[in-house]
Amino acid sequence: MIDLKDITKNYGGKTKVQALNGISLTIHDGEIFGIIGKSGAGKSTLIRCINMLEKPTSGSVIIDGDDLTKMNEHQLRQERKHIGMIFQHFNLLSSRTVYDNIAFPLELIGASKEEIRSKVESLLELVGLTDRQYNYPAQLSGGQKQRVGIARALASDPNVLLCDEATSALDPQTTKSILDLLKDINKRLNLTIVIITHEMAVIKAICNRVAVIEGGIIKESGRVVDVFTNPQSETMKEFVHSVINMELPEGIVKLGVSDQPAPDRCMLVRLRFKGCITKDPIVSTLIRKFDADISILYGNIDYIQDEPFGYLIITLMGDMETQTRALAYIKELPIGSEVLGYVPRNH
Ligand SMILES: Nc1ncnc2c1ncn2[C@@H]1O[C@H](COP(=O)(O)OP(=O)(O)OP(=O)(O)O)[C@@H](O)[C@H]1O
Repeated sequence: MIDLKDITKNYGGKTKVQALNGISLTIHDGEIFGIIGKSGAGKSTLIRCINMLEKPTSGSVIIDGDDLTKMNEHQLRQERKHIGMIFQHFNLLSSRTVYDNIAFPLELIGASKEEIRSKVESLLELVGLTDRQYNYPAQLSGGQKQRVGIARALASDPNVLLCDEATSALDPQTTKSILDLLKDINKRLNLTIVIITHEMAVIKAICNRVAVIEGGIIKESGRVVDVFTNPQSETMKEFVHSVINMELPEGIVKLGVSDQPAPDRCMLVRLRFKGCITKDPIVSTLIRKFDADISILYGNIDYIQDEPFGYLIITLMGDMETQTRALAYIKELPIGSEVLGYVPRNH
């Protein structure tokens, strides 16, 4: 378990920069945890504090019960063997082959030639690069370079893998294949993975939980599916809306949406579902219970880590009292809902 307690980080110089301003986070064993934020939010500083490449100004970094901020350089070097890291620009050694890049950390700890061969061969197979082992980095695509980076990071059998914008330099298809690989090794090796990114699509694709950082402060954190269906902070809303279109579809806008109820209008409501509730017959229950006609104007169901979530935009018809009673019933349900306005009854 990684426990970050009240981490602050100031960069010196004439104009002092407070990059982290009291960060507390717990990351559980075996989970894929995403940290998202805009440029300058403090993401890189935070992830580099986890393996103490950056020393926090104050606070503690506790991994499996050991406080890294209290360790000397020798102890830190030992500890870092259990923490692998991959980078946006791969950081490979250009004069070494794929094989020798992966072997490098093993050479540093004095592993025997045989140990190195057996480990590197199994890592080459894991990342699908056996046929590229004699190539140099310049002969590889971006995705292949990142696979080498991943294999090298796994060479010392870490418990934790830190990913610093690991897919930001890759095209969407290559990004997907690298994210699939990370998901696969997370499951196979029960590896804890911490990812920093500015792309919500990366979070949606593989993370179990997410924290959003802004100005060196965690604004919100939670399970990805909860955050997607009910973001609280403005920053998280902005990120969620970058991958889920929350604008009213044009066809609905054209109906003429008013913010005032009226006898000749019906209520426009957005329902937000997640998990197995998506299978419940909510709409038919509403119709039966309130004898209120309901039309579905828009619907969308998506999946995060095999968990369904979705949105439905409906109109509640009937007289104004029926609409109000039906809304009160919806509010009691374990789903999110919001009134978007009122549209003409004859839509
Ligand atoms: N070595 C440094 N010296 C001084 N200021 C720094 C240093 N590194 C980062 N900063 C400042 O700290 C703040 C956080 O930077 P950081 O690189 O952690 O943000 P980030 O979220 O990773 O941004 P990006 O996505 O652009 O890489 C920024 O204001 C940055 O200018």
